[in-house]
Amino acid sequence: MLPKIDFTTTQAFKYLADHFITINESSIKDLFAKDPERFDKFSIYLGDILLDYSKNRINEETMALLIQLARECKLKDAIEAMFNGEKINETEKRAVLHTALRNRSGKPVLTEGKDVMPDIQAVLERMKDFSGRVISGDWKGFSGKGITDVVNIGIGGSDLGPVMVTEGLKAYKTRLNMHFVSNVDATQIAETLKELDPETTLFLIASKTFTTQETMANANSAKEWFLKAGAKEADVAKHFAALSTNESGVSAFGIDTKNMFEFWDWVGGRYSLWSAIGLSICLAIGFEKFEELLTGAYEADEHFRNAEFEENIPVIMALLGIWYNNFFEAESSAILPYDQYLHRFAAYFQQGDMESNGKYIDRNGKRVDYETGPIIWGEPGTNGQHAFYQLIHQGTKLIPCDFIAPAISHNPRGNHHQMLLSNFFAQTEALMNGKSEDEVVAELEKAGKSEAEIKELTPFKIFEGNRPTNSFLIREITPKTLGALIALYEHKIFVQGIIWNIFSFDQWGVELGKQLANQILPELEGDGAVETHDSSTNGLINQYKDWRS
Ligand SMILES: O=P(O)(O)OC[C@H]1O[C@](O)(CO)[C@@H](O)[C@@H]1O
Repeated sequence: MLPKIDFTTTQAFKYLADHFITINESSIKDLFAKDPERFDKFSIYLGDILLDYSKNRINEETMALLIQLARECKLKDAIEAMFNGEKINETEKRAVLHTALRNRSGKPVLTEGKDVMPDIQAVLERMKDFSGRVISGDWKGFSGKGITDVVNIGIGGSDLGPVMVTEGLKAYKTRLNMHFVSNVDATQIAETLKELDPETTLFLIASKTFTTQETMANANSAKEWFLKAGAKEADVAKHFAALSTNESGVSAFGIDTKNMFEFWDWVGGRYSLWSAIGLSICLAIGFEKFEELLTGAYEADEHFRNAEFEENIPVIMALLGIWYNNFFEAESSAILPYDQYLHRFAAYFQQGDMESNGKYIDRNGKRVDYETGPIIWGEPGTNGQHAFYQLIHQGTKLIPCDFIAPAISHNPRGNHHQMLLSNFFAQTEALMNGKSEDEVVAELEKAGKSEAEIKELTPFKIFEGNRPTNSFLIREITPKTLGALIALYEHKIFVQGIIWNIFSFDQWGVELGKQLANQILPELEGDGAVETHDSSTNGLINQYKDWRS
């Protein structure tokens, strides 16, 4: 059982509310001027990952109080409850053990008295064997040709993780071409299939439940396309595999369960890339590299479980997020990777974070009277700079940002990487320091502007600064560092959920729309006018019916 404490009633929260007044009056720039040790004090290494969180609106007292908050909310007990396989996903009565999937310690992990490691190991062995055979060309399609293309059909957690990692680690690509189909909009599967040859294509149907409407519709369309190309039902076994917890659903679809890669109900969809859902990753980069990804995540797990809160990256990230969310009233948080390969990282954690912590009912079943999960968004630098950074620099909203960049590029070319990183360093510095009136005036004088022009332009060119950032500098994006980085973010989400006193591992909020869509689907058949909804929904449905005919 998780603790069920309202964090706004803790001593630490009260102290933080007072302390906020002082910090709100100071600037990060001044805090740096006062303390030459600031970078050393507020940065942490985990292997080849450096987190610099010194450019935040904090001092030592802030961090001490935030850590007191975590202690008062019994965070340590909650962490142990998760790693020990307790059923902390209480509304679904499930344990939360994605950490077991990457447990490299050789030690057992128990839930309900059963060690889950032998089953995990057995599936990993099968993933190794299968991916090895497909990559080597040993696995043949129905006409005797080897596989060239793999299509992962899944949505949400059964898509975003594999896409993000496959893209993130493209530098390690095997000979296989990877494709991902998630949207029920047929355009996506139609465009994907246009490029493919049924004789050399392998489909992975990735669905924890094997009931998800979008995935089932796409899987059926894929099968239809495959059979139309002259293949027989018996050939499906050579071209379709399932990644699921639902054996009967997989059989009913017509996939031989010997082509099923199993996982378990204690793996949350958005935490499942480490499970059989990662088969597309194994095919994309090879099993050895997939194991390195697991190892990186395992090292981050060990860090999270054992490091003191003061030196604990996910705990610090989470507490900083709470500081901005609940005291500065920041509504969103941006993730800005300065690495093109990580272009889906923010999208991945949009689900990871928002599906986990986008909740207004607390663990006591009561409506909260404080803010919970922020809006997560972001795009890779430097593209974001030319799109939305204006608002981050001079808008009225406070947007704490995470900058992420590798020191070593997989594609060294001229001085591209120096340019990229100079932008990363410059942005965090600019967001912190801003530009004062004196600096603006001096700059305009230097540019030869008249006094009148200087007066007119100055207000527009001032940057208040004092905008907080975290910087992750990573030696290189490798399977291991990426695995660790993902796990750090996962645990940040966990810590925030614990402190906000919400359940982070269910997702009831996505059900209502699904239910209604299922009710509306049959109403879209036939020509008769629909009158069962409000006037807006009826109006839209009936206009659709009118126009499509
Ligand atoms: O893997 P499944 O069962 O198809 O579910 C896909 C996704 O749908 C959700 O349940 C929410 O719509 C996610 O949590 C999940 O990742």
